[in-house]
Amino acid sequence: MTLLEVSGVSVSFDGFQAIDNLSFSIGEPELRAVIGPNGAGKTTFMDIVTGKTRPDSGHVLWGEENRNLVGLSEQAIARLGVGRKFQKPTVFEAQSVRDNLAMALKAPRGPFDVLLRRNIDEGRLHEVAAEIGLEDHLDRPAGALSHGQKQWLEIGMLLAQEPRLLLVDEPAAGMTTAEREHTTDLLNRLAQRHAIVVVEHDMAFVRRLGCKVTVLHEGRVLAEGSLDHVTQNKDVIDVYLGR
Ligand SMILES: Nc1ncnc2c1ncn2[C@@H]1O[C@H](COP(=O)(O)OP(=O)(O)OP(=O)(O)O)[C@@H](O)[C@H]1O
Repeated sequence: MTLLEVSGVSVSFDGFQAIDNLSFSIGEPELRAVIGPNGAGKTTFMDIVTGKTRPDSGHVLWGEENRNLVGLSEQAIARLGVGRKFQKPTVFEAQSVRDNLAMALKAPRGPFDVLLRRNIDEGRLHEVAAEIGLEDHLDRPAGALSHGQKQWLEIGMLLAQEPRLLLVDEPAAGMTTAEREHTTDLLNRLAQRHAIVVVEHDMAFVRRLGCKVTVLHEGRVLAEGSLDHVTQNKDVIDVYLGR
């Protein structure tokens, strides 16, 4: 099923066309990598889907009812099930892994519930911790985790919100080889149940993801298909790979 359909979307900033009649769709479940040179519009694309930037024209259709997300607030879009992970992890360093996850869990709870350890869905918390491989680190302060573990914790905090679509910005940046492998495994596992869009510059990482790739250039889709397919495309070589 198509979960998200971006259709004929354009946006310009002070006359500069950052996104130009872009169409893109992703199914549920699906894992998709989005690549492209600096300034291709990858971040702007995510800003539009999450409601941070309003496009000048076009539609962003969501879910079974094809609801148009354009014009909805960032909070409303997040509530519908769109989660976004920025490149830099933003976990609460002084809090334990457990408390970071507890704060993120989707439930009617206030901060005092977390402080007093009340009304926490322990089963779900452990499920998320196991999913991201941090079950043995629940009592450590998040600040003591490695860079890769912090990234996984943040992915866990997104999962705790039960999103249907996850937008993940450069997950491999700054990771060790072992952490990258763990991350590809994690994303592949999550993509069995979710729609996941990964923006990434690291081609070796994209190859390991083994998924369909969309190449953006000047705010448009330049090529789409397997990594082998797009990397043999002459236009892709000219604007991105061959430089
Ligand atoms: N708020 C803004 N105001 C003006 N120009 C903007 C704004 N946001 C993005 N742009 C411009 O739009 C173009 C697309 O930017 P965007 O950040 O989406 O590219 P990107 O593909 O994410 O690049 P990178 O790989 O470097 O992160 C760039 O030329 C950028 O300078």
